[in-house]
Amino acid sequence: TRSTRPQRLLKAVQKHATRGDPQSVISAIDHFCRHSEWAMNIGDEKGSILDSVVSEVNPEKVLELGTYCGYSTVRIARLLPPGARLITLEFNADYAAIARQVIIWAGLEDKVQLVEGASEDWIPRMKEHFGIETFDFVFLDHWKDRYLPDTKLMEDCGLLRKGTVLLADNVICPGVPDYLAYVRNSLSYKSCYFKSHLEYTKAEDGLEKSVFLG
Ligand SMILES: Nc1ncnc2c1ncn2CCCCCNC(=O)c1cc(-c2ccc(F)cc2)cc(O)c1O
Ligand SMILES: [Mg+2]
Repeated sequence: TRSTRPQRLLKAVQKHATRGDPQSVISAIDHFCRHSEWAMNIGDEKGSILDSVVSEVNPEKVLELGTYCGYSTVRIARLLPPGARLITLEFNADYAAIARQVIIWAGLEDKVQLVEGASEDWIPRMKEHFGIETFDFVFLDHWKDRYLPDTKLMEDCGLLRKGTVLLADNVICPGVPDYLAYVRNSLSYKSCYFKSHLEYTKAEDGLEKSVFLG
C-alpha cells in the first residue's frame, strides 16, 4: 500500500540529514515541506519565534502537546541545557512512531520522552508518573479544541507555577478563539501575540505567548 506523508517525511530526513545533527534534520523537513509535500510542522518562520522564546525561558522541564513528526520537538530539545527534559504527548500512534525515529536521527532521544495517548488522560498523571512538580515551558500544538480545556486542566493539576510560559501555535489558522479569549482576559496570564504565517504559506498565523502569574 502507498506510504503515508509522515513516512515520506522520515525518508527525506534519513536521506538528507546527518545523524546527530538537529539543524540538518530541521532543514531537511523544511525543504521537504516547501518543495515536496506540505505538512503541519510549525515550520521555519514560526520556528524561529519558538527558538527565541525557548532560549529566553531556558527551561528545565518542558511539555509539548502534539508531537506529529517531531519537528518542533527537535527544535526545542536542541536548545535545552544538559539535564533538561522534554515530555511530548502524541495521540496518533502512526505519528508517534515516525516522531521517535526523527528524534533519534537528531540524536536527542536522551532529552525527550515521547508518550502516546490523549492529553486529557496524561496531564493528570504527570506528577505521579513522571515525577514532575511544575513545567517551566509548555508548547501547545495539538487538537485546537483541546488548548483551553487542557490549560485549565494543567492549572487544576498544579502543573503551572508563577512564570511558567505557555506558547500556542495556530492561534489564527486553524485558530483557537476560546483559548485566546481566555489567556488575553484572565488576570492569571500576561499574554502577547507574535504575528507570523501558516507554515510554508503566505496565510496569516501566529503564536500566543502567555505567562502564568499564579
Ligand atoms: N496528546 C494529544 N491529545 C489530544 N490530541 C492530540 C494529541 N496529540 C496529537 N493530537 C492530535 C492533534 C492532531 C494535529 C493538531 N494540529 C493541527 O491540527 C494543525 C493543523 C494545521 C492546519 C492549518 C491549515 C490547514 F488548511 C490544515 C491544517 C496547522 C498546524 O500547525 C496544526 O498544528
Ligand atoms: Mg501547529
